[in-house]
Amino acid sequence: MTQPIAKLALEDGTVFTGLSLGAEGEVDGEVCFNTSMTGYQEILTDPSYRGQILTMTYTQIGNYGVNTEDMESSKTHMSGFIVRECSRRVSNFRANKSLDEFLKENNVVGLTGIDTRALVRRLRNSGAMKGVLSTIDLDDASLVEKARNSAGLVGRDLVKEVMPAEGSDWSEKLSPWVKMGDRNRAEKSRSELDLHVVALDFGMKWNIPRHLQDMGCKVTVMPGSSTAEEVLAQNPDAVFLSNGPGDPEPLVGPIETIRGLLGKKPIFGICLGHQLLSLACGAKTFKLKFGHRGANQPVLDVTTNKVEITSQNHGFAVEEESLPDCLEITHRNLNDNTIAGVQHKTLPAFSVQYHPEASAGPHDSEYLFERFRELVTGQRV
Ligand SMILES: NC(=O)CC[C@H](N)C(=O)O
Repeated sequence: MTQPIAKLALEDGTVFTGLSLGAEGEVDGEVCFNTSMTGYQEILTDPSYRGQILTMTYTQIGNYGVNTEDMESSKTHMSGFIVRECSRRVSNFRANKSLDEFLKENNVVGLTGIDTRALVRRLRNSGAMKGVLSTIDLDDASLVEKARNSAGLVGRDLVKEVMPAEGSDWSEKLSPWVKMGDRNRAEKSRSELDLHVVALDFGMKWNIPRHLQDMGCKVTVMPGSSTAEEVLAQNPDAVFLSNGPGDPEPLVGPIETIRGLLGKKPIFGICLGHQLLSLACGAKTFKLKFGHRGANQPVLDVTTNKVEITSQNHGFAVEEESLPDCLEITHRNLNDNTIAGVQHKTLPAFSVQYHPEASAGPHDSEYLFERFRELVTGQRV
């Protein structure tokens, strides 16, 4: 069977022609790139990619297939997925399907066989662009027009499309594979759940509550739209603010909620959670030229002067000039010096722009979960 043709058109008029991968159809989204060599399953199921068409810079993707365990949410949320070459042979004892099958099942329109290096150079030089990926309309001019007219990410609330409708009690454990790679890791696990954390879910990656549980937290997951009163009614020891898709500034409800929680409960935020905490404290966010997406982004912890290699996925960041007096910078991205972490000077609240839960990526930043635990236990009367 021959693979159908698929095309990617960018708003700047560039068209890439390749072969269809995964589902057939037509999608639009912001086109961005991720430099991770592995971890495509975790990336595909990270809800923060809602509204985006992602290209992997690594040339061959799919060789270890997809399994039932490495899921970061119940399904794929991104609009489209692009790889230079999708491995035709799957070789891993944990795999139960191929990447192509997984994309078809999840209705993700994919593209393969294009010069992804040329695409990434274009995004790197011009910045992230709106695009359309199609196996239906193969007319270049029509596709470019659709890309130009598509909604893009800025100003849209994408969280409401991915957050859970209702709350739930988290029960899934951290994978034994995580502990196997790190001999000291097993000793850090706590079986007694002696802290209660409410996790506000804006499109949360599952490895975060898995980590929280592993360090002794009973996690109650609540929709990101919950009010401060609803959160406080759970009587938690602390509140966690999750990652999530899109532009943080339109999320006025969650920002209001966080204002209502500040000073009442210790707070820890990751990625979108970091941006929302900063906005709640009075900072502004801005759109990065092409974002940070990969598993080897260097970050300096300015409180310890240690460098950690981190997993990242964000297109917006907190604007340094707008940082209010009540916040101080704790971490910096060493590639472009942008803010990678903040803490409140007087209240128990801190956040990072990157992903200490890794998945996929290095485990250097796992200490932040311990820092959260220490902050919470230190606050407990
Ligand atoms: N992973 C995330 O939480 C991403 C945050 C936000 N959507 C951004 O792109 O900057």
